[in-house]
Amino acid sequence: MMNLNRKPLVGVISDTQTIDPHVFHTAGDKYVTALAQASGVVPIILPSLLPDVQVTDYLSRLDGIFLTGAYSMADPDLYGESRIDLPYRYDARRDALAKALIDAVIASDLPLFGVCRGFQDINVALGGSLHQAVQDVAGFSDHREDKTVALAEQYAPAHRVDLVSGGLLEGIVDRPSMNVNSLHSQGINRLGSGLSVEANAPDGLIEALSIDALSFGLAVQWHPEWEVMENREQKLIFEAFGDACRARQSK
Ligand SMILES: N[C@@H](CCC(=O)NCCCC(=O)O)C(=O)O
Repeated sequence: MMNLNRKPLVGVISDTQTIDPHVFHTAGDKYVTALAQASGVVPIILPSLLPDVQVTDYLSRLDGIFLTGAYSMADPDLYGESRIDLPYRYDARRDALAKALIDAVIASDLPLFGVCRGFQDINVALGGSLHQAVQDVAGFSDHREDKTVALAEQYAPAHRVDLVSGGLLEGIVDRPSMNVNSLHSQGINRLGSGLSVEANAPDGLIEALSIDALSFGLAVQWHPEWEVMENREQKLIFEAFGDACRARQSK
């Protein structure tokens, strides 16, 4: 019998980073803190150890999966394109773990929540594609942050998003639009199969999506984890994910 007094256990994707001279598997503090405080779950960071450790080795022991943002870019080879000539960082081990996790999550209907790079990972895993530099695509705004200013300014609200009426996200935050931060160079070009748009930026860029096959599958291009406890709408999103993980426990 499942012990429902325990908090849900949520797997958090890791990035591989070299902190000279060694390679580490890392996840940002603001993500795991938001999961603990706003979702009320226990986050555990998942190293990318494929093929020695398969996601099926632990997925049955988890109640949800969270895909973080990352400064690295999803490799355009994943959607059949070549890398553009910009000084981007890539992370093949994160790409591999993301694909394996997303496919396994959909097969087992585990709650899934993705942020920024995680939002892009889901789109690519389901056959979609990305603009590699949204700011260089006619008709779109520049969605990047100014890395020369303080973090509080980088993560401050940058533009409005209009929520799809009757969608999952609108149902969670109970409002037709909200202002969100914006810290990304890449953005959705072709939407993957089995995905539904949940919000758009004023320039038309897709800013949130849901996964049709999942009981709870949501991903956003912005960073809801930033100061989440001080932001009503973003806290509601994390709470909804936590509720979905708790509902999973009782299955
Ligand atoms: N690298 C991608 C995705 C952007 C992203 O996830 N940024 C994260 C910033 C650091 C953090 O808050 O974790 C892109 O540029 O589109």
